[in-house]
Amino acid sequence: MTIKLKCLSHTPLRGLNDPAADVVAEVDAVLAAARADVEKFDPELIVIFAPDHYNGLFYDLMPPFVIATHADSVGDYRTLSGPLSVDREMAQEMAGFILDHDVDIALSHRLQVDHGCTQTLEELTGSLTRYPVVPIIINSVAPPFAPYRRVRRLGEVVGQFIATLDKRVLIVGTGGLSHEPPVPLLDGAPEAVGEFLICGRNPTPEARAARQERTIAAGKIYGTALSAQTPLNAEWDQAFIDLLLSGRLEAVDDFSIEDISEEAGRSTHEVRTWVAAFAALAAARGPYEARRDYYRPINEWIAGYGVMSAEPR
Ligand SMILES: O=C(O)/C=C/c1cccc(O)c1O
Ligand SMILES: [Fe+2]
Repeated sequence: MTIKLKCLSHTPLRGLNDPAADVVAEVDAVLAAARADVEKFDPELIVIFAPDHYNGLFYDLMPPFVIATHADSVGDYRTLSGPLSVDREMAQEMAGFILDHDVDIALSHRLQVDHGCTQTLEELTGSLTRYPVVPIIINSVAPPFAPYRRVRRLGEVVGQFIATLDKRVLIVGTGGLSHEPPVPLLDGAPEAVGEFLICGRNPTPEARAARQERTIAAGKIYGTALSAQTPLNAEWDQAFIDLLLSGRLEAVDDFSIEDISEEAGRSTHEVRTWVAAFAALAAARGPYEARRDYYRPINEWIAGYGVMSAEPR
């Protein structure tokens, strides 16, 4: 088994509310290099850890972790819609292995996924179907969350499973870094918003368009005095990247969910996908060599935007 890891921020505002042209070009170049790397590696399986943003998962039944044997992209913002090429048997086997190793995970035989999963898949592979994939969704947006130590443990068990495969496996984490788009909270929400958060699947095209307009409008003022959202925190982002570079993943066990929300924004918890991805790599093959491919706080995209790669040492 050979393994590579890619962790990337995602942002549905890419192409909809862009920063200066030189920044867009810089990110385009970083993503092109990442895609070329993946092409060269030619994975036989992609395991992607991703969040959902109230498109597939709602409070009518909100699992901390879910593994999909079938996944359809809702095609929100500018992302591709349609089915992903999920390796059904592999996903089912992996779910059994995870449960057997004392980590609880939900199973979905028909999951809707959003830009949180599909944007990165498309950026890294050019489509939703190029390689067999197993999507693992980590709740990072809808509190309460499983603690970071459980996310690390989930990653470890997935890594142990990957170690049993005779395949080239690409492990992907998508989301973060620091950021806070205008995603509503159930606690204290007006009735209509609460109803949406509990069972808002398959919104009308008008409702989806209104949501997207709200995000674009938020991006236009993010990081200014006009925005009520917690701003990007480049210092927090760099410390998190340094932690992953150091390989001291146990340090995340001390992460406080409340402190992170306050210091770096509520959606920063999407970095849970990076924690799981790095823990999987470390558990599968031991010490790793990681690099920071890119980092820049980009207000227009509501993203502490980072890209990291790693492989076994
Ligand atoms: O939930 C949404 O509609 C918007 C999400 C968003 C915005 C900016 C950065 C991200 O990582 C997002 O997921
Ligand atoms: Fe996100």
